[in-house]
Amino acid sequence: MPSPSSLFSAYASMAASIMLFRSMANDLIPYPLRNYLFSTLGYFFKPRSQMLTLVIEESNGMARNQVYDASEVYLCTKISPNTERLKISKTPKEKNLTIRLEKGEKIVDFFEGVGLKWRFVCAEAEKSNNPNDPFPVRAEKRSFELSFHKKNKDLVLASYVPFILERAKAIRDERRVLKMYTLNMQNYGGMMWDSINLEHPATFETLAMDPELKNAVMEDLNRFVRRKEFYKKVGKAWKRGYLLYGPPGTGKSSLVAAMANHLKFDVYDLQLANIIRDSDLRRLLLSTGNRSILVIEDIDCSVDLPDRRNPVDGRKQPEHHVQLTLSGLLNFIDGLWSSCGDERIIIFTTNHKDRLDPALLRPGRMDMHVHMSYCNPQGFKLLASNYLGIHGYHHLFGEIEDLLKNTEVTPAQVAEELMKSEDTDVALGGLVKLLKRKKLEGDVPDDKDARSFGIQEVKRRKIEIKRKSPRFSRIKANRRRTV
Ligand SMILES: Nc1ncnc2c1ncn2[C@@H]1O[C@H](COP(=O)(O)OP(=O)(O)OP(=O)(O)O)[C@@H](O)[C@H]1O
Ligand SMILES: [Mg+2]
Repeated sequence: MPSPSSLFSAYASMAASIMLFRSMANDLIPYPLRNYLFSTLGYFFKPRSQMLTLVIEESNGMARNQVYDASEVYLCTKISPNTERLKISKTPKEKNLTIRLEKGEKIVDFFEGVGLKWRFVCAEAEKSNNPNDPFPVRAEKRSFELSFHKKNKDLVLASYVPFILERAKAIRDERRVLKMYTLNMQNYGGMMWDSINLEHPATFETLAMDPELKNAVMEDLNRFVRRKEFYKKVGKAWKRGYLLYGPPGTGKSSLVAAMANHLKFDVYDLQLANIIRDSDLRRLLLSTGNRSILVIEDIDCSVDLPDRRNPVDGRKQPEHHVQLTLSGLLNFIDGLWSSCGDERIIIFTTNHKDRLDPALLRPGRMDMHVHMSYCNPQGFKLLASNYLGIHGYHHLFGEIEDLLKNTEVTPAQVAEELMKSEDTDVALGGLVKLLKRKKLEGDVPDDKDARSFGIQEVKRRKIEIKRKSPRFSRIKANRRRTV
């Protein structure tokens, strides 16, 4: 073991040699070279940090930095109780408050077991000399710093950043205020889209329809929005068409709203009856936005759309009389409209599929035909759970389900009955009465039969059925009792 005095003398001689070396170096090596040598040696001997920091600036020269915007949205969902200062704001059109970090605030996040430290940095920026700079007089230069262990660099760049971009898109979609556009006649006679917030509460969860069909529609929509690259590859416009058909009150308009809420797409309600010329139609269609649903309700009766090339009466009609044509509409939808935008959905609704022009039903025209039908027992249970909060059993369920099996009642009629009272017995009792009444009517031949049987015969049969009904027997018995 060396003695303290020998250690001290070794240290003293080493220090003296270093001093000597330094003064020789100072005398012999020119200053710039010496500086370079020392900084290089310093670089090799400096303790290395194990951390890597990514700087995510707000703008990338001309354009905004998408990673910055996404990080801002994403980090708002990661605010911890340790955060001390936040900024909040809300514009009149926004539904929710926007929350942002304040200068210097830090956030810790974990991704696949890896710890990631975020810091929000605001620095004074020099005024830009570039006249094209989109932020020439911004006082602050904002950025996020993301620090993590160097060994996780690949994970962060290949997985974490894409994950943030995706999450931010989903969060933005969730917050997005949907718009409903309708036509508005201008003073000069032209047409314009007018928008209001779409606040229709219908969703796929609240919609009473065949579960398999519901799933098929949802799957179809999800596949459609997922397949941007596929549409590009096969050279098809990124659009999809749906034909919703069924009796009034079966939920066609509700399904449109559910689709819009599901996809977070705006809705353009095109009332064809208000449009006179193809040129107006073209202008209106071209001014619709991406990620939108174009709806043409009641296509069979909204307007009599003659086909210019195949007029109904066989004669070619003068152009100024027939300016809006079905072929004009369909060609435009198939052609220019769908190819000039992305993520377009078009929906036609009708009560009478059989009355539609064959051009609309041609294979490939509408990608999916959705039949909205009368309420069945499953649909009823969903409505009872939505409207009355009954999730399990009720003593009237059996009777209602039996009646529904052979009665044609629309979900709208069922919903109306269920809304009449908060008392479940009263509301369901009302529905039983409605179903029994409907059943009686249903047992009577319809109008078509009336024509072939003769009105008198139909009336006779109606009375006969009424007489046989339990309600009629009860009334008769009561009468007898009172007489
Ligand atoms: N399938 C359904 N599920 C849940 N609620 C429904 C359904 N169908 C109808 N309703 C209720 O009835 C109301 C009217 O329905 P909706 O306007 O969607 O019917 P529609 O098929 O578009 O009728 P129309 O052919 O007359 O336009 C809705 O607001 C909703 O409350
Ligand atoms: Mg409707």
